[in-house]
Amino acid sequence: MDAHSSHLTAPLRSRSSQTPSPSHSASASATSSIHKRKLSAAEDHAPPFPSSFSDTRDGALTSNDDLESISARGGADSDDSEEFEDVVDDDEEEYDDSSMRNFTATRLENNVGPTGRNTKLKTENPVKVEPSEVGKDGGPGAAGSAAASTPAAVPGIVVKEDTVKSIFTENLQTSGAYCAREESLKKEEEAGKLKFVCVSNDNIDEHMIWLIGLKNIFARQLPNMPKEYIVRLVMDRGHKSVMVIRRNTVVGGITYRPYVSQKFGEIAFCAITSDEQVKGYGTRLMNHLKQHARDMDGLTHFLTYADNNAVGYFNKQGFTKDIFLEKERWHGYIKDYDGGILMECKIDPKLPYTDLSTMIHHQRQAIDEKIRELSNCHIVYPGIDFQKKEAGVPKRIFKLEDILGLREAGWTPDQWGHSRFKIVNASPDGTSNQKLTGFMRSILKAMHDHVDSWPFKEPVDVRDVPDYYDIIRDPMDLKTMTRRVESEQYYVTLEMFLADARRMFANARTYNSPETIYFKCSTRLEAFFSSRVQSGLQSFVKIQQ
Ligand SMILES: CC(=O)SCCNC(=O)CCNC(=O)[C@H](O)C(C)(C)COP(=O)(O)OP(=O)(O)OC[C@H]1O[C@@H](n2cnc3c(N)ncnc32)[C@H](O)[C@@H]1OP(=O)(O)O
Repeated sequence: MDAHSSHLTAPLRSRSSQTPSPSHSASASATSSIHKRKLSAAEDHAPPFPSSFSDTRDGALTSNDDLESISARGGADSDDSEEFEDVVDDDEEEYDDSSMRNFTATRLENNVGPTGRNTKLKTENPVKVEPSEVGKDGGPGAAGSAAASTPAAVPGIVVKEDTVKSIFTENLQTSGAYCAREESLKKEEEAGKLKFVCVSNDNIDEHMIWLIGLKNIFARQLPNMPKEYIVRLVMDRGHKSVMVIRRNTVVGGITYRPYVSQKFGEIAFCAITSDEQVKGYGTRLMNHLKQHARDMDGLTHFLTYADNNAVGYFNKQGFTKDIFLEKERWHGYIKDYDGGILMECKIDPKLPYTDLSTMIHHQRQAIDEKIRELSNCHIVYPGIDFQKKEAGVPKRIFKLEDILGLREAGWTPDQWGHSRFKIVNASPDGTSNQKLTGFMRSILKAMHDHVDSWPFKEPVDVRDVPDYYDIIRDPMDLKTMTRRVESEQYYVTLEMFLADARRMFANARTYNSPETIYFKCSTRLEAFFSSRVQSGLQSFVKIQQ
């Protein structure tokens, strides 16, 4: 109960990213929230909590008798908190042996025992107490065990190395950012440069140093949380911390409390040091946490009150705002808070969380093989020698059926020149092509003769308009269209002709502003063009429904 209630008497849960990830800095600063615990009726009489710990931290601490009592009882602890302030810069942590010893000697085990405050809270706001089995995991009994003296190696799945190698070398480039990041961190782990450990306050110096490092990161990254509260939970033996350690330095971590009897865990704090954020550590950390919590604690769910600006991160880790876990399993075990958003994540019973990239590679490979069975899209044929003359007209005519792969892709000769427009009274001897050419030629001539056609008669000269081709990537003009018509090869369908004309008009209105003569000419000429096409369509070609 001691540790449990110490958590539950949290005066305030408030997190915000002081140094948010670069990609989210704007939204983070805009949405940094203040969480305020819902007060029970009895607590309404307590001194009001300050609106922000970051602004009024001293006030906040003195307004909370629980934290006050911790400071008072654990004088050395609060001193330590001051000492820790010196090393709170998580990028330049230097650990002082003497402060470490000092801290070890005055750990919070003396401070989180039952107090009047805890008892009061229990009656005011009844909280379910876990059966004694929790001690197996997080209680002091577990702390001195052999398992506790070694950081729990977070289990992963065994994958055949040769298989992985071939899959990775083949697919790594196309495997997406998630897999690439996970895979690169996994390689660092295999090379011994990085490790993920799960420790709790077990009196082992190295673990204590790591826990202090983690506490410093939390203090920096969650500036609205009182440092004493962070210390209390991180050092509480009912809590565990999964940490990223690189070159024996803590990069970040997650502190959680496993409610073993209820099979869920509550994530209390989660942070990565500022200059290592958005590099995939947070994801890998969460994956290690899930695997550890499932395999070592027997948990099936995680709950957390996520800070507003961290909801996106938790979403990407599979957390939802919808809580599916039966209320009786968690209600009363964790506190209600205003401001933070309660989120839940179901831990999959089978997923190889620390080896998801391998699994995804296998899945990709299986899908790829299936696609190959069903289609030929993986076959790459040699390209065609398609040299163009001016206006994009091909230099030499070649038969479509000679294009390798076209028939294999399902093309049949009757699809050639497929158009909605059919020439009226066309005979199969090729006169329809001549009729189409004649139709297009007459429309082009009418446009040439139009008073507004002068800006479109020639391609735009880059010497006159130097930036034109930076803006207009697909230029078009009447001269080019004429060449295409006269080649009698280019416009296989009327749609191709209409598309070129529309592009020419659209380009003019893209580059030029509405008040310019070019813009106006374009609009008028297009109206003329449309009316000519419409009248031609009625007498010359018919539209196939
Ligand atoms: C219960 C609580 O503790 S709530 C408070 C959470 N902690 C904080 O807000 C402290 C400051 N922030 C941090 O310490 C870190 O940014 C963390 C822990 C939130 C995320 O760790 P990172 O190492 O940055 O995460 P990682 O690099 O694995 O990113 C995973 C994905 O989440 C996204 N992401 C990371 N942080 C955030 C965020 N704050 N908001 C939205 N998306 C985010 C990343 O862009 C990435 O997306 P992608 O996979 O589409 O590219």
